[in-house]
Amino acid sequence: MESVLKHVTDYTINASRGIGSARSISEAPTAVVVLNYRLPRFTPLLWSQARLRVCADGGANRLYDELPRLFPGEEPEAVRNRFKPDVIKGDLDSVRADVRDFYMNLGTRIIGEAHDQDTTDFHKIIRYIEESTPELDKTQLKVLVVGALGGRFDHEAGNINVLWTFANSLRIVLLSEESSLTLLPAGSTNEIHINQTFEGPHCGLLPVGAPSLSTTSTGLRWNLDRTPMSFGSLISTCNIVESDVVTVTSDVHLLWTIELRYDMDHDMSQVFSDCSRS
Ligand SMILES: Nc1ncnc2c1ncn2[C@@H]1O[C@H](COP(=O)(O)OP(=O)(O)OP(=O)(O)O)[C@@H](O)[C@H]1O
Ligand SMILES: Cc1ncc(C[n+]2csc(CCO)c2C)c(N)n1
Repeated sequence: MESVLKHVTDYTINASRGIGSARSISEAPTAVVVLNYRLPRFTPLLWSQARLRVCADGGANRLYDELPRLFPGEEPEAVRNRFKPDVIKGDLDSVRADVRDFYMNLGTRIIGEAHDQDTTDFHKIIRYIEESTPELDKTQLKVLVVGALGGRFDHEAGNINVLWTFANSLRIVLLSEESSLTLLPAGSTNEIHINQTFEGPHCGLLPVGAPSLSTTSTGLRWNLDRTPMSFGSLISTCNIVESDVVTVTSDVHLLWTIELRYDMDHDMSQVFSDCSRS
């Protein structure tokens, strides 16, 4: 199961963007952002490998409430002590006082930001990561976002919009237990490395921001060959991955999504132990 984490969301971007060649998640520095929706059971694995761990406001409640349930054999307090966020940030109108105080006592930085009516807490967190990450690290950093999908659709759409807002500066992957979403930048050939044990086969390529006049792919059952795509005509949903490497080239940024398959019978505490050894 450890290898899920090595490969989940492992995609590369043409060196012309300065992102570099293929790296597994175990090599690439990662930041984990916890949002305020149901957390995937692989959250502890992502957490253990991350350099930076941040909760967006009410995301801290999820961490506090849901992580102990993943380790039923352990004292909830012991689990919470082990998963200490570096930062809780946002307008702080959703994090409960007991949760805020608990993490404050552990040494988490709590950063309140004036409630503004135009950007979400998630947007603010990504801006914070962008501003606090040195330029060099930023080209390598992968921002993995849990609790991002499966809840309120306007929140999901806002979360997806953040991929576009920061398209030129950060690689961001939105995750639920069932799906992974990321933006494939326009104008270069994106190589997506897939671990078919844990990802796929179902996937999609969506021209969310603007219609595409020309998209070309390899490695899919239904490939595109300089094909136009737009909502209202063709979009690629329910496609199937047929290779360990998928390539996509398009004139517009595309949303790439692939299903995740999680081993339901796996003992999470074992997963965590395996992971900390890596
Ligand atoms: N149901 C949901 N589905 C998906 N994402 C969510 C959901 N609820 C919250 N989020 C994400 O988690 C972040 C933090 O959630 P929180 O509940 O603190 O925010 P909020 O008060 O609803 O809205 P905002 O973040 O805009 O102030 C949000 O900015 C949003 O990105
Ligand atoms: C056109 C438009 N639509 C909706 C909002 C509302 N809104 C967007 S983000 C946000 C923050 C939530 O905490 C709120 C209230 C807006 N400002 N502009």
